[in-house]
Amino acid sequence: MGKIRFSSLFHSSSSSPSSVDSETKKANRRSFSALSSSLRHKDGETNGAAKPAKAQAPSPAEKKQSSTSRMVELAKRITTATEKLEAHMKANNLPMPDFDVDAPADFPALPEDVQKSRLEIIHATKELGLLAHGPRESFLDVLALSAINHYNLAKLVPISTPIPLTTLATLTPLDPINLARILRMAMTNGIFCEPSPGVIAHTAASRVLAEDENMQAWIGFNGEDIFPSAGHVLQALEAHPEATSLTRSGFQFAFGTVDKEPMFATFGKDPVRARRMGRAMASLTGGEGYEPAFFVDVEKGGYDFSELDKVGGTFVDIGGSHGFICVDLAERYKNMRFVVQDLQKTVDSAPKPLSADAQVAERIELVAHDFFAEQVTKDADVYFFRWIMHNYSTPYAVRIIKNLVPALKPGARILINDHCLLEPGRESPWDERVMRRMDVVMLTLLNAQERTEEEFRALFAAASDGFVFKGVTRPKGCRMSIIEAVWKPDEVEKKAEEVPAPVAAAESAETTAAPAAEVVAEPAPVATEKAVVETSVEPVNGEEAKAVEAK
Ligand SMILES: C[S@@+](CC[C@H](N)C(=O)[O-])C[C@H]1O[C@@H](n2cnc3c(N)ncnc32)[C@H](O)[C@@H]1O
Repeated sequence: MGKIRFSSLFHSSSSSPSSVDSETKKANRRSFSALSSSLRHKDGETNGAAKPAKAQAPSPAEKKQSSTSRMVELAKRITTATEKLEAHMKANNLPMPDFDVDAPADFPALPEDVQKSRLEIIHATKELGLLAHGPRESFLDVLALSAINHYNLAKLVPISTPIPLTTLATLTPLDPINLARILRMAMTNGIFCEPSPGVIAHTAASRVLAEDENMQAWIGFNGEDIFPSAGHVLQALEAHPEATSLTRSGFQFAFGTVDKEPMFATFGKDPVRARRMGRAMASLTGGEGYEPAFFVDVEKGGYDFSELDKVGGTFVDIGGSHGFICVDLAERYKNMRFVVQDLQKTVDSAPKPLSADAQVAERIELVAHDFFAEQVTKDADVYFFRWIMHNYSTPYAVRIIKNLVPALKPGARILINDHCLLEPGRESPWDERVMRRMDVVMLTLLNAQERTEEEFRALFAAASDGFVFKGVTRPKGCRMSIIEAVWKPDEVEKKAEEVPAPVAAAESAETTAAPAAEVVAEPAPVATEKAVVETSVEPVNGEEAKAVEAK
């Protein structure tokens, strides 16, 4: 299957956007009359040069004078409209809407004024929701957004001067009708506005899109990598219902690489796409609720290493990128030693030294190590995985943990820093949505997953009887949890009595593990801007495949 490009949705030819000439644009025009009349009107008004538009919304000065904020005004309107709707339903013995399974699927026919109230609730709650989320979280509706991003429309619209649609169209390869359709769809999510007919202006959300490169990358990754892959997940599941293989996910079905290479290898051949993914991940996981401080700072609920520090213990960060977690820890704990392990390419691209503070830098060793090989740092006190396990289905995750065993001394701790899914409904609705979305994105791209506590417990149990699963902690305000197990081979029998064995699924998954050839590296660092840009992506090759297979 060929690579899907959004340009192909807009052009019948395969020309690059810049090569589409005005003849092609004309050929693409359809019923243009309504738009062109409004544009003619606008052009007549402005002589082609945009005057600052008169926005429908109040001016900043008017806003300051107003004693009631837009949010409160919306909330009041929602209350009034909801009360009116409820009064009508009660007066007519109609059931109020409910999430219950027996609740009616549709609203009954409503009198015009009550229907108006219902629509008011729908629109006002949406607007209030967008305001409450803020511009950065307003990026929904993939197609319009992808097109805006792909054609750099946010950068083409001047930040503080509205621009006529006709002028904007000349700066793009897009037909003005299609340009208007895309923009007007995005406007329903608060991205751009049309302060007067045919004139486009920025909103706070479109401005973010113009100015935030990580956000641009996130939208590009979503629209041009995740979206096409999501469209093929059902095909992937039909063909391979176990959904564990790195080369049989929706991604491979979308991009014609089934049984050929994992996503990371595909990106490895395309540095622009790899960089976009690295930045996109930074945009996602560099935000609120994901700060490293939630792991390193005890006051924020982070892990307390003070006892280990007293004895100069060793902490190994596996897949640790450029070692930013270890640098943070080394600044806090002055006696501990640190080993950061990652792929050779990532190690090579790390800054040297890792910290300007010599006392910190001299205690951190950065080494190349493949976590699909046996652990090389023996007898450390802590082995740490951050944003690693969720990239792998159970067979791979179990293998990564198993590879630690030969290196472990009794009492060694394994810490995993990842999402840990709660039962449905126990997160705030937004957090639940973010985490479950990440879970299905993992399925879409990698046949991987976010996990529950039981699923983490099962990973350790499947890897070895010698692990005692200690549990999960989650700092307040953080979306990531700290999952802990301790290596206590002498307690195997005791543990067998205490812990029920939820291992069957993991074990059977392991026996159906996809070919080892698929186990390769993925794009790196997500935490620091610099690291993200230097993301390394390892293409799989025959030698690596054989090496992994032999493990
Ligand atoms: C999602 S990033 C997480 C980086 C870091 N732990 C963090 O919290 O931001 C995954 C990291 O694992 C590394 N990696 C991927 N495959 C690996 C392998 N087989 N062995 C060791 N490191 C690997 C990548 O280079 C990358 O740095």
